[in-house]
Amino acid sequence: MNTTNSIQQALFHRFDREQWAELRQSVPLTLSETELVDLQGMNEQLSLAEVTDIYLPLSRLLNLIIDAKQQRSFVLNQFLDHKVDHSPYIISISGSVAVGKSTTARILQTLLQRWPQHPKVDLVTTDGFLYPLADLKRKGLMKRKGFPESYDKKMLSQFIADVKAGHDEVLAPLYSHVTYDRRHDEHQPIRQPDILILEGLNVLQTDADTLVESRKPFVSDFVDFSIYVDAEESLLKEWYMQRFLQFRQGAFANPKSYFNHYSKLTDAEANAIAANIWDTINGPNLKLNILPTRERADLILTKGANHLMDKVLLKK
Ligand SMILES: Nc1ncnc2c1ncn2[C@@H]1O[C@H](COP(=O)(O)OP(=O)(O)OP(=O)(O)O)[C@@H](O)[C@H]1O
Ligand SMILES: CC(C)(CO)[C@@H](O)C(=O)NCCC(=O)O
Repeated sequence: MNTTNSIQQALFHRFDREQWAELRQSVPLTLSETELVDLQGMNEQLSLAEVTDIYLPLSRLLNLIIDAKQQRSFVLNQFLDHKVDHSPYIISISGSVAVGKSTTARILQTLLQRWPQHPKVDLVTTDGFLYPLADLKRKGLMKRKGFPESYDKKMLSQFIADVKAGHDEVLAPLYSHVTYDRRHDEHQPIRQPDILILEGLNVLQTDADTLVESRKPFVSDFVDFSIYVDAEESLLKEWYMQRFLQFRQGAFANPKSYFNHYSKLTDAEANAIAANIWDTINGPNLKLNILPTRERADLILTKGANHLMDKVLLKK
């Protein structure tokens, strides 16, 4: 057995797809027509089997865990004899570029808000916390987008601390995949949700490299449950390249797109560019900064070909 396997065996319960699907138990299979349309609108390739086998058991597990947390708050209220501030339950989702973090996050948002105990579920991506394009250019980080140094970590930890503190309204910055830059015209207001899902490749990272005296709380200090979406690098590169080709016909064709010049490429040229971006940016970032954080997660979802989940690891 290799080291990764033995570490995983020590830390996690392991389920194959069939074993995990059985844990759905009493969660109703039937989603309303609107919920189904919502889910499929997110991604037409998403199969109903994936929702029922993988995401419904996960939604059941999270509901039980959140319920326990809400009971703990109730006990604390009684003990302290006053109401503690409304503090949202925070779920993080991390993993490589193109693994499907935002798709997973949106499926979970839809499923979790069906439970009466936590109807308001907000979703924030850490893309908005990338430094604005002008700053990245000035700092020479244009080929390091997605690396730890390309994010405003101070802004991100302040944001998550303010949400956790139960502030009435906290503003999240938004990112545009069209202009490849932070949006200067609009923010996302977060107003005391029951659950906040925070999605991004950096959410399990720590500041361990900095001097001990200057270490600040990390995002993970505020997170109640963390999920890592995993897949072999060969699949990730393939999904990244497929999406790049789709963008070329969609977002890149927009004259405002930072990558408008890509829309005129032939398939072969586009494939070569996408492969190069993977090999020089997203692949190295995965190996250096993302994969090493995997075993910190409470749950690891592993995908095989066609985005089908084939293994689930749940922290003991
Ligand atoms: N469950 C799924 N079934 C089928 N296709 C999927 C699934 N999840 C994601 N995809 C496809 O994989 C690609 C990447 O998905 P997504 O944009 O969700 O990834 P991401 O991890 O959020 O990426 P990034 O870090 O670049 O924002 C997209 O083309 C998406 O359509
Ligand atoms: C915005 C990030 C960093 C993360 O979602 C990523 O999609 C990205 O832009 N990476 C840089 C290289 C690339 O264009 O894929």
